[in-house]
Amino acid sequence: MMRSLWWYPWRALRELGWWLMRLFRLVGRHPFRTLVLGLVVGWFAWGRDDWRPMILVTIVLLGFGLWARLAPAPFDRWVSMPLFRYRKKRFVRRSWGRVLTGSGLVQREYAEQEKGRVTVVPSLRRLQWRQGRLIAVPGILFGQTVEDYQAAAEKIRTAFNARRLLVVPNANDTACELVMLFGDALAAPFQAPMPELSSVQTDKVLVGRTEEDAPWSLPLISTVLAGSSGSGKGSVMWAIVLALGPAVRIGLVELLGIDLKGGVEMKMAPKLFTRLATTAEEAVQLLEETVISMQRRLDEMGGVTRLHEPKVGAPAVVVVIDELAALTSYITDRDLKKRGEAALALILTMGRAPGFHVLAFVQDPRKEVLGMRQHFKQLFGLRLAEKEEVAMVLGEGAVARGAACHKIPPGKPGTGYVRGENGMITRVRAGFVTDAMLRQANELFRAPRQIPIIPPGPEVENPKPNRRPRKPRRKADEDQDETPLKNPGDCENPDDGEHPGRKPRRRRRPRNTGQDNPEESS
Ligand SMILES: Nc1ncnc2c1ncn2[C@@H]1O[C@H](COP(=O)(O)OP(=O)(O)OP(=O)(O)O)[C@@H](O)[C@H]1O
Repeated sequence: MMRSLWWYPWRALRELGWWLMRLFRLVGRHPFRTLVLGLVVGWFAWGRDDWRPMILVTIVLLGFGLWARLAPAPFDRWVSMPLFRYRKKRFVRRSWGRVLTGSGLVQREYAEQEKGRVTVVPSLRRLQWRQGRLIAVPGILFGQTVEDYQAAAEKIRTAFNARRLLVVPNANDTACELVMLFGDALAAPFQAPMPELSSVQTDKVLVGRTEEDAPWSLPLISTVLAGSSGSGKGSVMWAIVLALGPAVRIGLVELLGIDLKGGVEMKMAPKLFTRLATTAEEAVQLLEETVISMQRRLDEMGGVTRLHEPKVGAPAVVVVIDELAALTSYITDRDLKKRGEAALALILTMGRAPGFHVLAFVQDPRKEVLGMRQHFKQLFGLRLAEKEEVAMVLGEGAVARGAACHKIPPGKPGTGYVRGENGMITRVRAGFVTDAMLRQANELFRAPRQIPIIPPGPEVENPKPNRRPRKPRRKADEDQDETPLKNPGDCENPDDGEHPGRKPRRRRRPRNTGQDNPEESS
């Protein structure tokens, strides 16, 4: 390949820049030592040569070093990142053949010219940085599929020293991009912002950040979030609830809470919830009453609209369930459990159009717990114990597409992978919500109404139907009733005389025509 004359000095300059950048970082870490060293070297240079250049170099080094130390973000943006990207790109280009050979993606083919078999390495069709990700497009060989690259993804990721590698197929699934991510924008925890009263969100809620350091907004649709104990489910729940706070305050969103751990979590900010259930009986009643409200709204929508727009008086309803398993698996009363599951399934399947959504949190993602996973529109996995659990939550193939919930370290609570309706997997981290923020939110975003869950009263045995008050009986009727029946056969309907608890039907007094009665006629 012919290179322009400028290419060599340009490359040399970038290499020099790389080493200087490392030197600046070192100086930034030890500024005092650098100063002393510079002065000592300058002192030795005194009298022999001109010492001024040494002082100048020391000042420049210290200047850049202190910049790297005191303002790391701008230093990274203007100095480190461009040099890092250049170095990484060069490394991937140079080691492409070796890495693909080691990952088993090369082929042995017969070549006429060589009079024998040769090793063919997939070409590197394109290599570029896009939005902080290094994207490599391999030329897939005959006989290979995108799945071969997905299977080798972990080997390629390790060889290129990337933090994450996604194999993104094209629309026809005939080619793919290897998307590599380096560094971690989600490494450090951050606090969720306290929303402004005016930032009313009803369709999407700002919950945290994505791994590209972009804001992460969760669409307000039925979502299940699974994570081991201590993975940060509580903070994700509060980040969502907090973001909905301004809409709750003005009655555009209604939160219905189910916290079967005695309400220990949700009672941190109970005023945000219009209704709060803390026992299994209350939870089932709440769900069943929600189904009735949902069906009423569906009736109102009939022939008018197909998608409900939240408004005051007809808000979007979000049922927040902390520990779904307590509702779907651990209830011992089978009848209650069935009723709860049926109501929940109805909300999940019919709730989207009338604006009824479920946010369910679960610790144990076994099948029986997440039996209704397919009804949830959005799936979210925090730290999970095993690879199999990731598949249970995010679906088959999620791990191959980069969802590594089982690799999230315990030191990064609130971090997880979300699978949207389009199947895209995104790594995200929720902002941390402190107890002080919850106390503040409890007063600031108080729901306009709080409706207690009143259990139905005890059933009355053999309730008497409302009867009209009896009319006072006429004397003539009483006389007639007293007329004894000769035998049951005297009834017009023989049953009438035998039906227990029912009075014999009143016999009509035969008309005295004087003709029908043979005795009289004779
Ligand atoms: N987004 C976050 N950033 C930083 N720290 C967090 C975050 N979320 C949670 N934590 C910390 O992690 C710990 C566990 O969080 P949390 O209680 O929310 O987990 P959990 O999954 O709800 O646990 P459990 O299921 O046992 O209740 C807490 O001490 C909390 O301070």
